[in-house]
Amino acid sequence: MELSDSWSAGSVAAVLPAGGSGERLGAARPKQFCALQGRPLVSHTARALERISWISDIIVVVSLEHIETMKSIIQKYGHKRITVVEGGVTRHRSIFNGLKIFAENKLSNCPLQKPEVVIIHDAVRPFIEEDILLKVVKAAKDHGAAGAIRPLVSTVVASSADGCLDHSLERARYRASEMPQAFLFDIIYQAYHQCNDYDLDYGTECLHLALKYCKTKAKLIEGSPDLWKVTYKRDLYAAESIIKDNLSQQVCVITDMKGDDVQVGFLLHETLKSHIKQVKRISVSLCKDDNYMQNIILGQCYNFICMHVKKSAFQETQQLVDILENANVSTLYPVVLISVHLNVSENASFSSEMEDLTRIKEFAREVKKKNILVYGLLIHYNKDDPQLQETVNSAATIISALIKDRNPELIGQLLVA
Ligand SMILES: Nc1ccn([C@@H]2O[C@H](COP(=O)(O)OP(=O)(O)OP(=O)(O)O)[C@@H](O)[C@H]2O)c(=O)n1
Ligand SMILES: O=P(O)(O)OC[C@@H](O)[C@@H](O)[C@@H](O)CO
Repeated sequence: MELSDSWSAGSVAAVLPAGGSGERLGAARPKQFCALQGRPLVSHTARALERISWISDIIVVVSLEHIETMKSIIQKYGHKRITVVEGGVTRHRSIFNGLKIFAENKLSNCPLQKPEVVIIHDAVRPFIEEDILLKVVKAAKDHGAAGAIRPLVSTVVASSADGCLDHSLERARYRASEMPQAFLFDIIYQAYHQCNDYDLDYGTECLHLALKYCKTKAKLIEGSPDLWKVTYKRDLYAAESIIKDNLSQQVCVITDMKGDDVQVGFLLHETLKSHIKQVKRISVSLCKDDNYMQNIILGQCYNFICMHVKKSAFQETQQLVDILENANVSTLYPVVLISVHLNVSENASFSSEMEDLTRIKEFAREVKKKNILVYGLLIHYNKDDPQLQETVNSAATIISALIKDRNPELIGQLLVA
């Protein structure tokens, strides 16, 4: 779906309510500040919206006690176009506070331009894509309001005073109201202004406010399964797994194999293709080309395999760490870097090399500070070994597991294929 060119820059803004306490999740901090792959949940959602160029401003609404927390998140992860606003005691009151910053900007001498359309999206719904945002915004321009919906999983029932079934709703006729939602700014702002306290304190549905107070019937847009809200602990585990899965889709094999090692490098590259969706192979010399690496990195690659010609040296791995650090790859997500050492067993200095390799623990500890997870893998093989493919299969299985698991507790370990 193409973005309509009738949209002037700045005509769409977003409000992310993030002022709740996350009681149902039961963590030590509100769920929007719980970490997924080392970064707060709210940062993942904010990042998803920042990727949308036609959203001019993003208002994150947090409780007074978490304003500084949110500002440090913005600073640490380099968020742009975000303004922090103090929330209210209920979600509706938080959203209303978020909207006020546009309407009363003269009072708050805030330079934010009042948008034509405002997106409202819970900060605890991190899996948001441009397509559904485009759909709800376009529908809001036409209908005044729009919201994403999903099929109900459970049937809705009503209980009578004695706690028994009074009646059940025909599930096929109903939908679950999800996020994102979008509104012509003036409509939702007027609705909140006319809202009574009961609605502000007990309501859960912005679309209902537009209908009740502005006679605006929101357009309902079928959304994808990814629009769910992190509410309970299981949702946080699910979100973490989805993010890890998304990060594990590609790997870049950096190799300058010479002589006998070329065969193993090629076999490993081919075998990895049955484990990981995209396997790129680049030479060490190309790796030193900043522009080339920028493209690799901009291709959202967060997994690297450094294959060593010098059995125990970490030079190539250290070079790669420097390149990744300069490119700020690991700011948003941990990068997995697997240092692969090929060891032909008849090598006379095997024991001294093994001693060298144990330095990987200290090396990995240092590099972890840069959000790069380093693991070691020793591929032990004989040049003419008929079992070579089996050894390479084992290496590919270990590499795939390390990439999928991204476990910071295993950094610096030296595994053997
Ligand atoms: N006073 C409030 C309450 C909720 N929210 C936000 O509204 C979104 C959806 O609300 P919900 O999932 O209910 O969050 P909590 O209220 O934090 O959860 P709980 O009801 O379990 O405490 C969340 O991003 C939450 O931070 C808000 O901005 N201000
Ligand atoms: O009710 P809660 O505060 O848990 O979450 C808010 C949800 O109700 C809301 O995000 C959607 O149902 C759409 O309105």
